[in-house]
Amino acid sequence: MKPVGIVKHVEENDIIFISSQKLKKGDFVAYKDRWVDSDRFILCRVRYARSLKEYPDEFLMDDGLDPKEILEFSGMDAEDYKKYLITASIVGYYSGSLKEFKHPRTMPDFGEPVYLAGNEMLKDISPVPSGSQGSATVGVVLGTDVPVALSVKELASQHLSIIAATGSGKSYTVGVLIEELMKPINRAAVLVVDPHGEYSTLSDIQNKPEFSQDGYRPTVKILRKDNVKIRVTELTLDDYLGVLEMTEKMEALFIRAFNALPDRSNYKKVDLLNEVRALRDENNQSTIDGIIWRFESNIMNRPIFDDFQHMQLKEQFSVGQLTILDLSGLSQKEQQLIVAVLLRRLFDARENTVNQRYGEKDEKYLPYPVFVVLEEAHRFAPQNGEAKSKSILKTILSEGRKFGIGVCMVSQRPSKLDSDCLSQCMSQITMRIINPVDRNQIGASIESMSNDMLDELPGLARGEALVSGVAINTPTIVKIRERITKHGGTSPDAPLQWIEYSQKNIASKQAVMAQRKQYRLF
Ligand SMILES: Nc1ncnc2c1ncn2[C@@H]1O[C@H](COP(=O)(O)OP(=O)(O)OP(=O)(O)O)[C@@H](O)[C@H]1O
Repeated sequence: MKPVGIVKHVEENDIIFISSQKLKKGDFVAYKDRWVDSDRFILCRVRYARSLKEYPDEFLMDDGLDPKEILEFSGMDAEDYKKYLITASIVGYYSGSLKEFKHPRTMPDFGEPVYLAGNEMLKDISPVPSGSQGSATVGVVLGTDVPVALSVKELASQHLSIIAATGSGKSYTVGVLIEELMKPINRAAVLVVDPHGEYSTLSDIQNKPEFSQDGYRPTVKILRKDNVKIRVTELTLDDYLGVLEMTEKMEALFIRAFNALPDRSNYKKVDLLNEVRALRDENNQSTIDGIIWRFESNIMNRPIFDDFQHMQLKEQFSVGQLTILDLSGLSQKEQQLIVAVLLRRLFDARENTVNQRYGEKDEKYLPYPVFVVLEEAHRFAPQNGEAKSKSILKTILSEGRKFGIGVCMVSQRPSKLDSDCLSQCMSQITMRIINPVDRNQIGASIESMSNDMLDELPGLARGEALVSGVAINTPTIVKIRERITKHGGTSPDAPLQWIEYSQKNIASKQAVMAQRKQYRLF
């Protein structure tokens, strides 16, 4: 192996070396730990590179002259100015027994050669072999063809965040991850909360040969707003208060009506309405009318609230099934309420199944782990303000691990996403983020995100992601792989559509004119 540079000095956890190659942030290099084991390479990650030797100021005074030409003219050696001082932080050596990178106890001597990390070394970045059971191969180490396979076990138990500025490839990456989860090597039970209805193209998963093997073939179920049902008995008093948006006086009366229900696990919408009516007296006529009006327009006449039906958990969560909960067309409040009820029921089912309180015959028995992808997560757990879904989401993020509920929070506005929720996601796929407020929130919420890593975020290209956390052995910039299924979130090509529309208009006008001309001729 040919060296790419030579160590100049070392500092805390960094090696600083001189190289004639301009390495990029995030590239991997290595030196030999010959003091302990001459065959052992220590992996390092490039933090930054700068020119070693500066041009004399006089060479730069006239912007009409090329300093390189002045250099040649002065008889100086141009090669001296093509060297770089590169700082790289030490990742460590891979311990096969511990299955992680360990920090070496010695730093390299000055003058030690530094090499480009080879494919053999880079494969240790993945905690599981690509294509093996429990792996999710989301792409390759940037600038190489070495696959990056994440540990699905860690993703599904310790949660994941996918954060990116709009248009950086966030939903494309979610699609790649879901494809990996639905492959025969994982056969996951996945539900995507899809507020914009952009994931339905994933239904192709059912027909592509990459996803079928030995009798296994995943199913994709799309639930649209007409199929979404919440049985009223699933609503808490707090849910009602959130939906009805009443005055204090109305709330006090409504709480009395709700508490007066003889059996809160078995009642109909009209029963609750009758309890409200029963409280009418000569002093509260208009307040009762106000409650009734709100109840009729927000609960009685809304098809999602039903007297008998609710979405069966086993229909939404099944092994080898991707359920797309398409909430487009519903208000934000309704979306939050649906997610709150769904997550409450899911937590109850998993907690009581794991603790053996629900058995096979129980309707709520759910005997396998599940993975929930929450698009637009800031809607469901906002940093400021209320959302019905926020508290159960917090419970699941902190306790879901014990009960096999994995959550993937997807957002383009991390500064609007609850920082506690974000900090509970132990793996991160972070794509281009330019907004400094968003970057600060990521830095404040994700303990393992160093300043160097934050600085890399604005420079990432579309489809490139910094992957970090427990599902990977060391933070790595990954080029996300191409989708197997079609991507559904493509932006419309406005000029193309305008031109097509205009050409159609012109053609039909010309046809009318030609017809008129023909009539005139006869
Ligand atoms: N890894 C990739 N390989 C190839 N194309 C990609 C990749 N990632 C993203 N793209 C393309 O970039 C475009 C934007 O990606 P995507 O729709 O995922 O962005 P987004 O971050 O989800 O944006 P928004 O927040 O607006 O939904 C898409 O047209 C997609 O085809």
